[in-house]
Amino acid sequence: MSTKKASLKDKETKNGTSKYVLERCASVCEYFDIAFKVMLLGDSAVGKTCVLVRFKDGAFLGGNFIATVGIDFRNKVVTVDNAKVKLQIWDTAGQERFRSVTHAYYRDAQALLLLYDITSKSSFDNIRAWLTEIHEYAQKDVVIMLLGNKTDMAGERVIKREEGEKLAKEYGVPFMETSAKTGVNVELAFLAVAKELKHRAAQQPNEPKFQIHEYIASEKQKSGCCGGYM
Ligand SMILES: Nc1nc2c(ncn2[C@@H]2O[C@H](COP(=O)(O)OP(=O)(O)OP(=O)(O)O)[C@@H](O)[C@H]2O)c(=O)[nH]1
Repeated sequence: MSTKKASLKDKETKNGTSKYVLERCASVCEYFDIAFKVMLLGDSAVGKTCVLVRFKDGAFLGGNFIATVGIDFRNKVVTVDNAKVKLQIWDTAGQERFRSVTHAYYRDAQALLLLYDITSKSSFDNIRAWLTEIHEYAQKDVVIMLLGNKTDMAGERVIKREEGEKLAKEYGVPFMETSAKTGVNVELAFLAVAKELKHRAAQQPNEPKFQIHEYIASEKQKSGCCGGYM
């Protein structure tokens, strides 16, 4: 048997099904109570794919930058208040030439994570244009969160945290700073969105409305960490 054949065989189970297929199936078929569609938006190279990979696999995609072509998605099931919440996360291409493709997907999204890169002024300046597009194409009650990514690159920072906070406040959306490289605040951002979506879905009128800001602040207090967002 050639080395190539042997390595392929290693990846098969006894009944011949590839482990890769089983793993993919397990991730698609994982049990969940409720599912939501979340989209990642923002200029090219702000780190959308890396943030998604960090959340999904706990890893950082370093090395050469390969721009997303069109749109891609990954699923992750998280637990919110004892319920299994499946997030179907759509990673869009930030490049202008794919904009018409991504517009078509806005309508179905229940939440949008809008990213800029704290080392790129243009990516921050373009946030207003992204918000205009969102208001044009997305659902009226879509959950929006603004993320300033790449906080690990402190030496190259050109956008102060306060500037991100101010812009977020102006548009009435929550804000966090993240790093796909170190993982800081990545899971917290997705969990906050999942919790808000689940809360909205439950629509229990007698319960006080879940506030995404309060959730993030309380989680941060629990972990004893004080930097990086809000
Ligand atoms: N230091 C650092 N680099 C990052 C971080 N996030 C992403 N990068 C790098 O930034 C580059 C772009 O990251 P991507 O995740 O591919 O960017 P994107 O927003 O998906 O880009 P498009 O697919 O073109 O829309 C890559 O070289 C990443 O390794 C981060 O948090 N810190």
